[in-house]
Amino acid sequence: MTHIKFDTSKLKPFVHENELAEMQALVTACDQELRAGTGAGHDFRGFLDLPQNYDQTEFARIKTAAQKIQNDSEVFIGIGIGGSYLGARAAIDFLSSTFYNVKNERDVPEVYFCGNSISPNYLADLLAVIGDRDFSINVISKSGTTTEPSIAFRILKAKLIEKYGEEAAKGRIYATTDRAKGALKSEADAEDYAEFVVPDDLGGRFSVLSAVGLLPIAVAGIDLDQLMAGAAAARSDYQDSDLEQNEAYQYAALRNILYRKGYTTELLENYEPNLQYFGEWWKQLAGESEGKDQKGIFPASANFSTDLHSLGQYIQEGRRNLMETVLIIDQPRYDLEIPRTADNLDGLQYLEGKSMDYVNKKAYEGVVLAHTDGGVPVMSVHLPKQDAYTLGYTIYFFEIAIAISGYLNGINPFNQPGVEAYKQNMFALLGRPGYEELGHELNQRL
Ligand SMILES: O=P(O)(O)OC[C@H]1O[C@](O)(CO)[C@@H](O)[C@@H]1O
Repeated sequence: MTHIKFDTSKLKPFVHENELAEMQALVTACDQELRAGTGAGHDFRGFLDLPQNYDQTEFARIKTAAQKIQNDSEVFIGIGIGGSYLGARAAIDFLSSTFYNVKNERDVPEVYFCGNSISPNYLADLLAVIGDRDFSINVISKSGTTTEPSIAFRILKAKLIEKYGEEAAKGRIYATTDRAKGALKSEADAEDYAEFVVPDDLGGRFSVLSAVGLLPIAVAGIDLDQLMAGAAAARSDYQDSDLEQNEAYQYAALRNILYRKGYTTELLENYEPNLQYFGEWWKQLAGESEGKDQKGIFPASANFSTDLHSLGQYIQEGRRNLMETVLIIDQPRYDLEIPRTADNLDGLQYLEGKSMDYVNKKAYEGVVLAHTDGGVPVMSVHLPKQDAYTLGYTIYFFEIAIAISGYLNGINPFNQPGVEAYKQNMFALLGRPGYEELGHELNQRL
């Protein structure tokens, strides 16, 4: 019995029964490549065993640092971009109050993220939110040289120094970076910041269960042991390459079957606003892993029922290249009853006494049938609860599925060469030393 359930019951009009079985040989080969390390990008398979083999000493240091931050800071800032913040943001949103940063009664700091854009507005607004309150920062960059977080780090470090002075500021800077190299590593060593390691064998988008995600997640008061236990359970549940047993592999195979039939965009959907950032995390995981060699499923996300009133028309009747994967929380954190009224002015009498979750689930069922009838294949992933164990389990489900999916489509799921193109141009246009020739060429084209 797996902890989460992958439901393919509505795929019948789109996938013939034999098609999944026909994928078995390929899935078995991809599974062997992944586990034996004979596939492309094999140096970055650390996520496979991470829930079992993580560094216990580092894990304990993360918890201790989180406690210190909880005790001495009203505000905590995670600085990072892509895989260096999306997992933490997704986890904190998934597991916390929808309004965790504006709760009046709180025993953990407010948590914000920056360094994920180059917007001066965003950073100026964040500085105003911090105001003169006590704060700490966690700068997270595997390479240690990414422009967006580097700029944000400079600005926030200056604010720390202004408030606490050079020496005390250092005690409020937590650096998560490469074990040995990069500008951030050199600075952290020189300035004696508390340091945490991004393991060598993890790409950013697979790093949420390392210090990258775990320090911010722990600061937000989330139970790391439960998170890792859930991921470890998934690791043991998704060992078997048999498609009848392994639902993560089923998901990987089915989305590839559908992709080959022309369903080239996958929407990851939810019915709980707290899961919006899980969709953002998944988009990087899937997009950066699979969009290569002029192919790959385009990952998009939608939040329901909200987006049914914006994207719903397109999904129902627009271009037929969409497939959907719905994350559905079987038991929400809270439920509310729809109140009774003496009159029936709003016409809602037929819902009186029913729970909001009941209505939410009926919306889900209605949407699945409508979209299926409209020609959109829908898969669902049922999560029993919105807790840390389930989140850890679900993270692992998608990580291993996307890795296998990449191999099924014949690409290296663990590199991201295409991200460099914009960076090179930006450096050249900014006049970074060494980029003079390219800068000249680009400026002529502008
Ligand atoms: O942690 P870093 O090295 O700053 O990189 C952040 C993000 O940027 C990318 O390297 C792409 O540029 C992603 O893969 C990564 O998640």
